[in-house]
Amino acid sequence: MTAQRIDGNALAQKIRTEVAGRTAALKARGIAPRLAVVLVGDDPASQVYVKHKVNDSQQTGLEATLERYPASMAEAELLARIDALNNDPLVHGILVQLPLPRHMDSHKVIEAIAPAKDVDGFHVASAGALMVGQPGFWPCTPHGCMKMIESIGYDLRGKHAVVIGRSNIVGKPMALMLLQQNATVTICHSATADLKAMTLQADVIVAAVGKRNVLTADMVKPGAVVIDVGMNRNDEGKLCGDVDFDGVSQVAGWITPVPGGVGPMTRAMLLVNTITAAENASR
Ligand SMILES: NC(=O)C1=CN([C@@H]2O[C@H](COP(=O)(O)OP(=O)(O)OC[C@H]3O[C@@H](n4cnc5c(N)ncnc54)[C@H](OP(=O)(O)O)[C@@H]3O)[C@@H](O)[C@H]2O)C=CC1
Ligand SMILES: Nc1nc(=O)c2c([nH]1)NC[C@@H]1CN(c3ccc(C(=O)N[C@@H](CCC(=O)O)C(=O)O)cc3)C=[N+]21
Repeated sequence: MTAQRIDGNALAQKIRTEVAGRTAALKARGIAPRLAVVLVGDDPASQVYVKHKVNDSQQTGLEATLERYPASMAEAELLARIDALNNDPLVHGILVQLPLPRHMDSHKVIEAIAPAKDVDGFHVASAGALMVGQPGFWPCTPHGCMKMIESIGYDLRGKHAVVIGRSNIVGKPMALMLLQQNATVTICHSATADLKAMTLQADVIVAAVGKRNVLTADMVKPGAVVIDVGMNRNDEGKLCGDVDFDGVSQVAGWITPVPGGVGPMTRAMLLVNTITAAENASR
């Protein structure tokens, strides 16, 4: 069997077109939806990601402002800046790029963002809302993964989904979203005793670890849906995921590539959250 690729670039483009329509509708009412992106320090990967996010926003007609601060910025200064953005009626979404410099407490910084502007979905209020099934912003990466599964017309009800990774921004919210769609969910992590025994039972596998070749062909049930969240570099410096793409493609039914899979979808869902925040504010 050769797995079908789920094209994240194509699906993200479709979502951006929808966002552009919603943005135009708000602009016609005199409201300019705006995302504020805050970057502290000079991590090279973060600079690339942030540039992508600002470009995507502008492509859909959303206003995006990038604020850059030196790594030496005091935490109190960042908190004050977030407070100002919270109180600025012209700003609808706030994204503080992670990781932050080590002298900052990222929990404290995220909790400073007003939940109504938390387009990353990282605030405890957003996490709590997802947990109990109330409206709120969903983290963009797992939400993008759900959209990819939805795009192939796959019904999760009664299926066994295995999530590898339990971070607050990917693994845990991913598990909750799959559960909400009536999948039976197993969460694996670094202390899981026999990962292969788990993944071999899975109809859907989401790999969100950050290590190459965490998932190989011998670990996958024929026909399974495989979603690769990982972002790693191989020995040649090329971007790759957590999944051995060539090997697993021989066994899986569906697979997402890296690059061109979950990454572009994460960015698209950020735009969806931002336009939703602006619509909510205009009601
Ligand atoms: N495409 C995109 O848009 C995005 C991609 N990413 C990428 O996704 C990956 C995961 O990100 P994130 O969740 O933030 O990472 P974290 O490092 O926060 O979490 C990684 C998780 O993987 C688990 N883990 C580590 N080693 C193993 C192992 N050998 N077997 C099973 N589980 C293991 C860890 O377990 P434990 O909890 O026990 O330590 C942890 O729960 C990274 O490559 C990141 O770059 C992240 C965000 C967005
Ligand atoms: N507050 C905050 N929110 C985030 O959402 C956030 C963050 N901090 N810190 C870092 C991680 C990582 N992340 C990615 C998003 C898109 C791609 C992406 O678009 N990747 C492209 C390739 C990009 C390239 O060429 O490097 C792809 O997979 O095709 C990657 C990684 C968001 N994150």
